[in-house]
Amino acid sequence: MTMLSVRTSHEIQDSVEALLPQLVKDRVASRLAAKDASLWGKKAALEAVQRLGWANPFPSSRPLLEPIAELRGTLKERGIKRIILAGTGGSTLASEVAARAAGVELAVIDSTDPGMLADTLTDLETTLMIVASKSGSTLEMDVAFRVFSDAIEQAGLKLSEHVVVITDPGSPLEQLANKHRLLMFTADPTVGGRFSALAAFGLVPTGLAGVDVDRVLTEAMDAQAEFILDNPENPALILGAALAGQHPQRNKLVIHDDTACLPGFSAWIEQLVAESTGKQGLGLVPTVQIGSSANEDSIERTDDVLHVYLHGANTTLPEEAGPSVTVSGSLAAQFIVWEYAVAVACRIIGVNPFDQPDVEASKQAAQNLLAGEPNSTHNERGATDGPVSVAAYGSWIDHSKITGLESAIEALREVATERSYVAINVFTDRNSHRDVAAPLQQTITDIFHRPTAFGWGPRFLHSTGQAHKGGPAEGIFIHVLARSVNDITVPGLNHTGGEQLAAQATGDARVLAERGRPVVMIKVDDPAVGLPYIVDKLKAIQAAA
Ligand SMILES: O=P(O)(O)OC[C@H]1O[C@H](O)[C@H](O)[C@@H](O)[C@@H]1O
Repeated sequence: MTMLSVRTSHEIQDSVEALLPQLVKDRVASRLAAKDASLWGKKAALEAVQRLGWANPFPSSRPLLEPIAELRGTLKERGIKRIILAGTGGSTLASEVAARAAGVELAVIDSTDPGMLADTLTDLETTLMIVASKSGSTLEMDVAFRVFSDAIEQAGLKLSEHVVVITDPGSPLEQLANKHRLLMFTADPTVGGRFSALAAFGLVPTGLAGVDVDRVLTEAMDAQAEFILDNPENPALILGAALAGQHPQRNKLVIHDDTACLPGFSAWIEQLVAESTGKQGLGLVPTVQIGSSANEDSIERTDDVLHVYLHGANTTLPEEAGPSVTVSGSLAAQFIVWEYAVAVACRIIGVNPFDQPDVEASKQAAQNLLAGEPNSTHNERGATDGPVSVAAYGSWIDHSKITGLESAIEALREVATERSYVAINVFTDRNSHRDVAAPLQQTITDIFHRPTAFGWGPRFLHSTGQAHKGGPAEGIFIHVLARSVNDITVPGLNHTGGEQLAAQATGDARVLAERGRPVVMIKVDDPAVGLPYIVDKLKAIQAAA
């Protein structure tokens, strides 16, 4: 019997109870466990047929334990003290949260920001980079690998002693690994990135960093035994029904981490929910409340919001007010219950859980910008406000009205509705500027009184970015581009890290605007000066409101 529990509040109880008999009758749980690709309709079945390995990941994951343990021993002998995980989205998020929850060091580089890239270049002799990418072609992974491998070679060190690769069979990264004779873990191609917490992408980096991955798999397997039963008590069915039971009316999740037991866990849930459900104008928009002090009372109590409370195992659960679902259990059990529940939610909503059709548009827009696409027809230059510039993208506003931060926020408030959510996405070196940027989320919530998603760019592009562009058209966007001052060249590419980051921010803002979303772009020359300025100015706007 697993220690995982799912509790629903009375506001959503009826819709959960209405759905459960049908989910049981349709044998959704046992069909998931049996990898039945027809659960999401005919069209989705074409993809689902090769994407259901996660439903029973144990046969392909267990054999990884021995090589992970062996390599960990070898790395110790070689004097490796720091492990950097390079990649993004599903290839890094599970490892990042599992390492954090276990209190072991694992540095993640999932950005093109020059400052974050430069951080990889210290203590090379004692550093290992794990390069992780399912497709083997993602920009962030490629850029980090190029910068790091060049430095390793310049330092006269052996690449094969400082780089380990995780990728799908046949990917371009596999070819690169073979060319350089790098140690490689081949991933199970039937497990998609965001469903890979209990597969190579989630286990190898954490295991090498020192997490007890044997225990993780054992706990997950024990928990899974309950999730595969066609039974109305099945926590995965209850969670799936709770998430999607009042969709499309209730389509925004406000997620609260248990910062003591599962710190940062919701960053992984955010990607799973946003990319799996947020498409065709449908789906659930996750907004994660960062920090334990997040003030949920400043969000209006409207019937489009569901609060999600996450707790570790053996926690005494507080009474939550308002429409909510509370999930408690170990990280391992939560990984698998969320994978099952989101797959169930996608069946209820009527979308294919395994594609992310709108992510590509921003990648393409960034590439077009780097290839010298002329400036957009919209006025993207914007107005100067102290050390920052502010511009609106899209045709939702007369651009001459934007004279600075205050007018931009005012304009966004004018278009906000009682169903809006706000997304503030900051493209910067999050290791250096985390603390200064942190108050932005609460300040924006206090101004708009709406659920507010906070994203680090470019990482959110591989996560909430899908729902922002493809999900419900209810988002209002503030992008902040605050790249590090000292740029970095990327060996073999024509563009610096800073140029890549700027193109990713601008490209995404353009795509959002083309899709009719209101967007404000704030550009900062020096993050150390510009970010505190934005925070102070927004606080003043909020105080005056
Ligand atoms: O593992 P990779 O192929 O590098 O992909 C990393 C991430 O990139 C994409 O943009 C997808 O939207 C994500 O679902 C994926 O997890």
